[in-house]
Amino acid sequence: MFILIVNPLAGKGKADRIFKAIQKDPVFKEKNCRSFRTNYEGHAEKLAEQIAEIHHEHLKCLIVIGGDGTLHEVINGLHQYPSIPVSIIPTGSGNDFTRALGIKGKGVSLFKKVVQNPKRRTVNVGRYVINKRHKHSQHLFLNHISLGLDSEIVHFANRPFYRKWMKRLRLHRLTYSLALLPVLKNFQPINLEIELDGLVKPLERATLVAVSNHPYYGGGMKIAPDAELKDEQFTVTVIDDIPKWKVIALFLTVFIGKHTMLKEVSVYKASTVKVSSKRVVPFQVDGQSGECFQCDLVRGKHTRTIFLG
Ligand SMILES: Nc1ncnc2c1ncn2[C@@H]1O[C@H](COP(=O)(O)OP(=O)(O)OP(=O)(O)O)[C@@H](O)[C@H]1O
Repeated sequence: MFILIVNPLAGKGKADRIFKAIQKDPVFKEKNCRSFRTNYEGHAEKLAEQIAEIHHEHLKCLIVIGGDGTLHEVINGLHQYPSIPVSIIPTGSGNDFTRALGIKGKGVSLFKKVVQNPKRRTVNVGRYVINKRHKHSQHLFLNHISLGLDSEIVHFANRPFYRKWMKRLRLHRLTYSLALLPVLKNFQPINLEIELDGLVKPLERATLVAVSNHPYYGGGMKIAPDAELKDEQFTVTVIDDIPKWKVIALFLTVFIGKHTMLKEVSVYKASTVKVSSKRVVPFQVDGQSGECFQCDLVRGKHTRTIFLG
């Protein structure tokens, strides 16, 4: 049995259109597929947990029709069932995880490959705990966690009013890029401390700390060009003590991954990372924003099987 979780709003409704086409294809019935639609933020996590509890013995793969945010929720819902394979038919606005996996197909043809003749790939996922909570409140992430400027951009860009106007002006592809200027204008560098495999580094004027599982970010920018999904270590990108005008230059070079040549950018590898701040700061994980004063991250020893087309 294959079960699909559909976020009908992903990609401004693209997920819904693609799901309807998939549902009409004879393979959907032939392969005994069932589907559930998400109704609210966080619903995909609950659905995945319930589906796994009930169907784990017969479930061949849980397929997401949506973007990275929905996949993030599904992976977390399957926390207790790491052997259940997952797949994604990318229909979000960023789709960075799919890009990192090298999935080329899309829509109905990708769905058919996934259920008829999938290639399998095992990837390392990151684990994180916010604000020193108990180990049981550990979550998983597939793409990146970052603190600083970009989390403020994600927070700004996710506001319904801004999103509505970007869509109305047909600028939704530039949602994040255009949010840079207003956010940068008011941005204050952050005093942070990072700990990389036990080695402490104070950062007095940090603009960004990004902890990555793979290179792609924000719809194709290469924030961590050397990161690989099979790595046992995170790639940690730090931007510290940089003038605001240079952030704009950096933003242009990050599309080709050349920002790492700037002297204000440092890149590290580590399998355990702790980022802490004396004040509450915004963070983003797989494109969803939040606030924290500490984030503890561990890589390795938690893998997922992904069905590729
Ligand atoms: N029915 C719903 N109503 C409101 N929010 C939803 C609903 N279903 C899912 N969500 C939320 O929408 C968020 C974004 O979804 P998703 O990532 O799939 O699409 P996207 O933002 O278009 O794509 P990407 O993350 O690739 O940019 C998810 O984090 C999820 O919590």
